[in-house]
Amino acid sequence: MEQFPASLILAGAGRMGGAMLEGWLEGGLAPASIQVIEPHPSEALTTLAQRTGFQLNPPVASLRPARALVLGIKPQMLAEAAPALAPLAGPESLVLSILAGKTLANLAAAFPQAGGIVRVMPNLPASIRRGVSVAVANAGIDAPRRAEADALLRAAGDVEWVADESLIDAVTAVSGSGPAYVFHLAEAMAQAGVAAGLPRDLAERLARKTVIGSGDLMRASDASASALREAVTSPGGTTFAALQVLMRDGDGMPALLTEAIAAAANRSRELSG
Ligand SMILES: NC(=O)C1=CN([C@@H]2O[C@H](COP(=O)(O)OP(=O)(O)OC[C@H]3O[C@@H](n4cnc5c(N)ncnc54)[C@H](O)[C@@H]3O)[C@@H](O)[C@H]2O)C=CC1
Ligand SMILES: O=C(O)[C@@H]1CCC=N1
Repeated sequence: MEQFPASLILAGAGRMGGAMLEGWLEGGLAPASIQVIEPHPSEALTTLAQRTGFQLNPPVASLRPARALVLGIKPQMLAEAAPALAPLAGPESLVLSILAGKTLANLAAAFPQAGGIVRVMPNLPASIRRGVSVAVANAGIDAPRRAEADALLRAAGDVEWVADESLIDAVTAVSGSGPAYVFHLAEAMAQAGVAAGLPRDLAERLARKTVIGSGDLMRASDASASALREAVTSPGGTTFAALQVLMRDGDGMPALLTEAIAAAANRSRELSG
C-alpha cells in the first residue's frame, strides 16, 4: 500500500497539475482526501471531479492546512498567489512544487510555515502514469514526508531523487521539456514527408506511429538507444544516408539539441527569484 499523504491540496490544475492529478487518481490516491484550487477549471477537470468525487474549488473559508500542498501554478504566478496559499502549509505540511526554476530557497521564503519542501520536475506523461520526475528535498523533509512525496510521484511514473539542487535546471531542460522535443520530431517528420511527396494525413499517421512504435520498442528492449539506431541502419542504405545529415558536426541534431537544452536550462535559471 502506497504511503500517500492523508490530505492534499492541489493549487493549479492546468496541463501539468491536471496530468499529475490524473496519475494520482489512477494510482489509488483517495479522491476524498483531495481538494483542488483552480480558478479556470477546464471541462475535463470539472468532469473528472464529478466522476471521481474530489472537491473542486471548495469555499476558501473551509480550507485548512493539508498534509501536502502541491503547487501547479506557473512560476511567474508564485509571488502573486503565495500570500493566499501560504496559510495552507503548516508545520506538519509538505509543500511539493513543480514550478520550473523556483528554488527551494524561493519556496521556503513564500511558504515560511511549511514543515518541509520538495522541488520536483515532472513531465507530461504523468497523466498516463508514464512520467519521470526528479526531486530534491530541503532539510525540513523527514523520512515520512519524503515517503509521501515519493508515493505521489511514483503514482505518476518513475522518480529519481537528487541531493544537488543545481542539477534541476538541466533536468528541466531534458525531461521536463523533453516530451515537446519528441512531439516536435513527429511534426517535423510529417512535414518532411509531405515535402517528399506524401499526402499530409498519411505523413502524419506514419510519423505518429513511428514515434509510438519506437518508444514502445525502447520500453520493451534493454538495448541502448545507439544499439537500436544501429539496428535500423543498413550499411550504405537509406537510414545511413539520412543519418549523415542528422549527425553532421556543427549543424546536426546533437548540435541543435545541445543548443536547445542549454537555452531551456538558462531559462529555468532565469525563472528563479
Ligand atoms: N506543462 C508541462 O509539461 C510541465 C509544466 N511544469 C510546471 O507546471 C506548472 C504549470 O504549468 P502548466 O500546467 O503547463 O500551466 P497551465 O497554465 O496549464 O496551469 C497553471 C494553472 O494554474 C492556475 N492558477 C493560476 N493562478 C492560480 C492560483 N492563484 N491558485 C490556483 N491555481 C491558479 C491557472 O488557472 C492554470 O490552470 C509550471 O510551473 C511549469 O513550470 C513542469 C513540468 C512539465
Ligand atoms: O515550458 C515550461 O516552462 C514547462 C517546464 C517544463 C515543461 N514545461
